[in-house]
Amino acid sequence: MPNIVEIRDLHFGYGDRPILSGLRMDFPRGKVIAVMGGSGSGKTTILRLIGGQLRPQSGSLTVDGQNVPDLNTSDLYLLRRKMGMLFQNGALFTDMTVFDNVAFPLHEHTNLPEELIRDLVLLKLNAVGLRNAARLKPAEISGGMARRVALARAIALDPALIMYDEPFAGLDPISMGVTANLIRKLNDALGSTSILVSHDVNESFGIADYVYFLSEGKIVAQGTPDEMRASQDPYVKQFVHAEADGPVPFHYPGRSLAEDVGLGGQQ
Ligand SMILES: Nc1ncnc2c1ncn2[C@@H]1O[C@H](COP(=O)(O)OP(=O)(O)OP(=O)(O)O)[C@@H](O)[C@H]1O
Repeated sequence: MPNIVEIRDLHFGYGDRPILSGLRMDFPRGKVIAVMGGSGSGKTTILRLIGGQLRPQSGSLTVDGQNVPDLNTSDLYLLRRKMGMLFQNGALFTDMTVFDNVAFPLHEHTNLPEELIRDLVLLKLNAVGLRNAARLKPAEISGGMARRVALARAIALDPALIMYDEPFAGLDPISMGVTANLIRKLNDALGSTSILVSHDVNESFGIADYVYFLSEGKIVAQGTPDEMRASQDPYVKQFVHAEADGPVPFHYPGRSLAEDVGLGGQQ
């Protein structure tokens, strides 16, 4: 099957508040796919549905051919071993060394001998350029370095699918570029598939093969980064060119200013 993840006609809401409606997405193996959209558009929710932390109200969502909403707890646990996840802000365990943070999933999910775990951790840390920081605690490294340690931890089990939730948030421009290049390099070196949730247009377009734009729970545009740059779709244009007003209004919906200051009229 060419797609590691396939989403078909998926509907999801929190309680009776709809968040995603009629979603259809493909995530082909070996690719880096960016999921972009404004705050609250449902990007993180998609990652949580793929990881099986949430269940859709209807529709299908397959990972490696298995329909995630149908899986029982033990099958879900096995499937999650194939997934690496870099959470928003990539929090590390602060009381553990860099080494132990990366070793954590290997201890949790495997019975490998300690010497092999040591070598694997050092290889992963080497891949992110931090082998010599193995003995440091998170408080002793910079924010950009911490993000790279979180990256090494996310790929510790050589996942077939790696999900990144806002991996560039809060980083300086240099660390952002380093992180973006690493995401691409690690994806290609591991032969995995990466899903990148971000609202950073430059960094995401720089490494993604394909981009989905989400707005109010629906895919409003999709294509290669070049196609998205050339798109005349008003929503994509607003997003790509960071325009303050457009289909996504600057003003929170409600009464017009004229009404509020007693001049009447409609917004
Ligand atoms: N546990 C929850 N219970 C109820 N509503 C929630 C819950 N988690 C998220 N939401 C709502 O669902 C919507 C989509 O949230 P989601 O986190 O998927 O958006 P997002 O696109 O990832 O946004 P951001 O870029 O700000 O992280 C938001 O309006 C949010 O308030």
